[in-house]
Amino acid sequence: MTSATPPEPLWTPGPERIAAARITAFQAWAAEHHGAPAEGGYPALHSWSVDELDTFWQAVAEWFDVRFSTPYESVLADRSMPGARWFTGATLNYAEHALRAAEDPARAGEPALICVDETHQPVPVTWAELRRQVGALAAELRALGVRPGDRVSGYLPNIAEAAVALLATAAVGGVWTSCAPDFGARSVLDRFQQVEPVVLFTVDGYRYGGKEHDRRETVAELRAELPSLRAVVHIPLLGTPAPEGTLAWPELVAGDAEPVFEQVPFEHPLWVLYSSGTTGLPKAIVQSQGGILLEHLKQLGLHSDLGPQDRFFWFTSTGWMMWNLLVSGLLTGSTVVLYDGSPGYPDTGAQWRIAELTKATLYGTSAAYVMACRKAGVHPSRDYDLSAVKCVATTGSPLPPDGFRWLHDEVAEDLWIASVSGGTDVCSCFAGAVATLPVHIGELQAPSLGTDLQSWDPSGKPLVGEVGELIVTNPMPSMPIHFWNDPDGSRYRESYFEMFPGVWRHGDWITITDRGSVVIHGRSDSTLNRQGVRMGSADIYEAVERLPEIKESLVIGLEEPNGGYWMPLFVHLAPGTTLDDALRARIKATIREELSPRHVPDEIIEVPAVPHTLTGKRIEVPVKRLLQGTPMDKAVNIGSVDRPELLAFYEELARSRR
Ligand SMILES: CC(=O)CC(=O)O
Repeated sequence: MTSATPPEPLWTPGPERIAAARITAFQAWAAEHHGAPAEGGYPALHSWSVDELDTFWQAVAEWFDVRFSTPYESVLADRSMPGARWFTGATLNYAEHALRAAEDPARAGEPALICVDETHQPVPVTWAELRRQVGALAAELRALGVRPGDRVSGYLPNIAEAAVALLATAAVGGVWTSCAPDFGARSVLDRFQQVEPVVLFTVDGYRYGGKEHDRRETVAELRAELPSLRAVVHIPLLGTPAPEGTLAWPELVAGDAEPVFEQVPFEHPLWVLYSSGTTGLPKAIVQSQGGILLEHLKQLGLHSDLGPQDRFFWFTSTGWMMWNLLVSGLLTGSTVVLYDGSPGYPDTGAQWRIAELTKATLYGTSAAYVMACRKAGVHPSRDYDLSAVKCVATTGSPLPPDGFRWLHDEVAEDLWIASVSGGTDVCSCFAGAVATLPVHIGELQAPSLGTDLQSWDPSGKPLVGEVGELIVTNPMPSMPIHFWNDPDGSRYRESYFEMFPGVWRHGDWITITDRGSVVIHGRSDSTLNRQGVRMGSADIYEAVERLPEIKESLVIGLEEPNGGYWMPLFVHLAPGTTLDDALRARIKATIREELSPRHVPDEIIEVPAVPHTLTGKRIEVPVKRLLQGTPMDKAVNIGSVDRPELLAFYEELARSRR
C-alpha cells in the first residue's frame, strides 16, 4: 500500500544478481538495437515497453530468435481490444520452439523433463527422448487424420505423457485441451463437449495421497458422451489393460519419425483453457500459437529469469493454466519438473522435498500451500537442501504478509520471493516477478513488460495508492483470440470489455503503489477462485439443487486476510428437512462426484431463504462484500433486493467471524 515513508524492502537483489539477470542483458541489447532506455532500470524499461508496444514485441521476438518460417508484415496491425492483430502474415510453430534445446548436441542427453510421483523417485526424460516421442506421436496423430485446427483432449495428471501429447498436438497444428483426472464426468463434459475433440488421451486412474483412484468408469462415460471422438488413447497408469476400441500409448510413441512442425499462422489456435464465470458453461478460452510463444518467452525468459541452466518446478495440475505455463518452461531451454501427486503427501513438506530432489532453481506453488506450511510448522531450510532454489514464486491468491516473512525466515534470507498474478484468460501474469527489483512484504514487484496495468475507479479514472478495478489498457499477444462457440464474440466482450469498452477489465481488485509495485486484493466479481482455479457458482447450484432436500443455495468465495480462502455454501432447505450430518455428507458427496473435490464447500450453513435482485438473480457480490465486513449501505443497493431482511444474517455472520 502507499505510505509516506517507503517501507524497507524485505529483499534487495545485490549488484551481481542484477548484472547477471537476463532482463538486464535484454535492456542493454534493446537500448542498442531498438531505442529502449539504457538507464533507469526496470521502471524505464517498462514505460518504454508500453509506450512503444510494437517495438517492444519486435525486440522480444528478435532477442529470443523466434523462427518465423514466413516473415511478418506488421507487429501489431490493429491494436483494438478485442480484435488485436499480431505479427500479421507470419507463420511458425510453438512445439518447434519448445524442442529447440534438443537440436543442440551438447544438450540432447540432458533432462528436458524430470517427472516425480508420490514415490519421490525422479525420472528424467532427455531432450532427445522428448523430441523423439513428440515426433512419433505427431506422426501417429496425422495418421489418425488429425489436421490443423482439430481438437485433441487429455484427461491426464501432470505426467510426461501429458506434455508429449500437448507438444505433438501443437506440432500437427491441432488444438490441445486438458482436464485433470480428479474432475468428475460432468465437469469434463461441460468443457470437452463444447470443443468436440477428435482424440482423447486418458489414464485409467491416478494416485493421490497414497491411494489409487480408478477412473475407468468416468472414462467410459466420457467416451459415450463425446461422439466427436475418432480415437481414444489409453495410458495405463494403474496398469490396467487397454479397453476395447482404444489405442495403447506405448505403441504410439515407439516410432522414430523426425518431428514435422506444421507451420501455422501466428494467430492459429494452440489450446483451449477453461475459466468459469458467474453463469453458464465454463468459458472456452482460445489462445494462439504465436501469442503464447511470445508472451511465455517474455514471462519465463525475462521475468522469471529462466534459461538453460535452470530447473523449473511449479506445483500444478493439468486443469490449471499454470501447467501450460510450466510446459512452456521448455521454450527457455530450462528443465521442467512435473510432479504428479498430492501437494501434502506423505506430509505437508512434500513440495519442498520435490524441490530438493529435483534441484529446482525456480520453485512455484500456491500462496495457500505456503500458509499451510507455516501453520503446520514446516522448516524447509532446516529439513531440506534448497541450495539450488533462487526464487520461490506463488500464485493462486495473493501471498499474505506473513507468507513473505515465513519464506524469508524459513527458506533463505537471500531469497527472491515472487508473488505473481494474472489468470487463465491470458495464461500469464499481469504483474509479478522482476529479478532486478526489491521485494516488499505483501506486494508484487511490478507490472509485467508490455502490460499497461492500471487501477481504475468506476468512472475510469486511474488511481495510485487506492483500490480499483484491474485494467490493462493495451493488447497482450496471449489475450484470447476468441472463445470457442461464441461466433459473434458477445461472450468474450461481456467477459472483459463491458464495464470499460476497449480496455481489459479483469475482475480483480488492485492497488498500484506510488513505488510502482502492485497489491492484488481478490476478485471484484463473484467468481469462485480457489488456489487459482476458477469455478462457476452455477455448477454448484445445479448439482446441489438436484437434491430434493435443497430448495435453493448460494455459494461465496472469500479471500481472507491470512491468505486463506473460505467457501461457505448457504442452503435454503425444503420444508420438513433438517440439516444434519447425513445431509451435509450427501451434499458434499454430490458435489465431489459431479464436479470435483475442489468444488466442495468449507462449510454448509442453513439460511431462511436466498436473497435475489428484483430480476431474480441471487445476489452473490453484495453478500460477499457483507461477509468481508463492508457496511450494509456500501455493500448493497437495498432498493434492488427482493427480500432485504435476509441480509442481516450475513452482516451478523461477518461480525461473529471477526
Ligand atoms: C498467474 C495466475 O494468476 C494464476 C492464477 O492465480 O490463476
